Amino acid sequence: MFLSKLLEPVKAAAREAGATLWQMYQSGDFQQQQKADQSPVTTADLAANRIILNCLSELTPDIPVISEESYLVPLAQRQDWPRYWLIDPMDGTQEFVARSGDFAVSIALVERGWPALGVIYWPKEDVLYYATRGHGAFKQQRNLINRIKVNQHQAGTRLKIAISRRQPLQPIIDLLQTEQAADYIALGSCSLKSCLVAEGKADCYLRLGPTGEWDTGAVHVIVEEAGGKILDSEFMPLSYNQRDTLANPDFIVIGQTSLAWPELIKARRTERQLTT
Ligand SMILES: Nc1ncnc2c1ncn2[C@@H]1O[C@H](COP(=O)(O)O)[C@@H](OP(=O)(O)O)[C@H]1O
Ligand SMILES: [Mg+2]
Repeated sequence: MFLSKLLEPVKAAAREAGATLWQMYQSGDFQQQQKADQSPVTTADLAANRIILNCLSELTPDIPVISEESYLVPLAQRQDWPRYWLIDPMDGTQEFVARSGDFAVSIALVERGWPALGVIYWPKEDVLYYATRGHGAFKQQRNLINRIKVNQHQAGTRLKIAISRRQPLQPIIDLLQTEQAADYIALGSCSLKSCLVAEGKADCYLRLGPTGEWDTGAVHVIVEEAGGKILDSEFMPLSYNQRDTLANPDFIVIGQTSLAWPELIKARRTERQLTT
């Protein structure tokens, strides 16, 4: 009940932030700088951040927020939060700057360590993807709302794999078991690629390299409610708000969970940045 009451105001907040991103994208009226991790941030990310923070503080003044673009409070202070908002005001800043249009607003509510509500807004297509735990995943384009489900992959056919526009393909090919043939769909933004899996247009999304918990929070619940999973490279679930860092390990978004994924994709031991 609590989650369903939050859904419409959160969709409205994502749309409002997305409209500002789209207006700044079209006008070109923004400045860019480099963050400490060498990823870009723009005045559009910061404007969208302010809009979402304002909306959430009116909606739920008692629920704290973790945002990619806000100060991160120390683990000791946040690790016992029963619930918090986890937001990425713009997932795909590089794409925004490179003018591909593949950027999205991402807002999640995490409860007791697990994303329970997720909303993604893609301004270029005026599309919302959203889900609340236990109630299915949906895609909304203007007033048309459809329930989304992952693809049922036919054994022995080519896998459809979503990949980053900005990363080399070879490390992804190297992860596939040698006999597995694949077609690749290049798209910007972690959230939008995960939504491709949720709506059945890709069978999986392989992500190597840096991302943050804010990149997977909202899509975690959308993908799971559509029938898929987000797993690390040892096929274990991702965790939230349990470490000093919010850096994610490499991960895979899978559609049909009954496929023998370890027979298609090699598991890899990674150095999780466990600092606690
Ligand atoms: N050098 C880097 N350091 C940290 N995160 C990075 C990064 N390069 C990409 N990312 C993460 O990957 C996301 C973009 O994914 P993609 O490459 O699929 O478009 C970025 O989202 P942001 O745009 O929100 O920063 C960011 O979280
Ligand atoms: Mg971002």
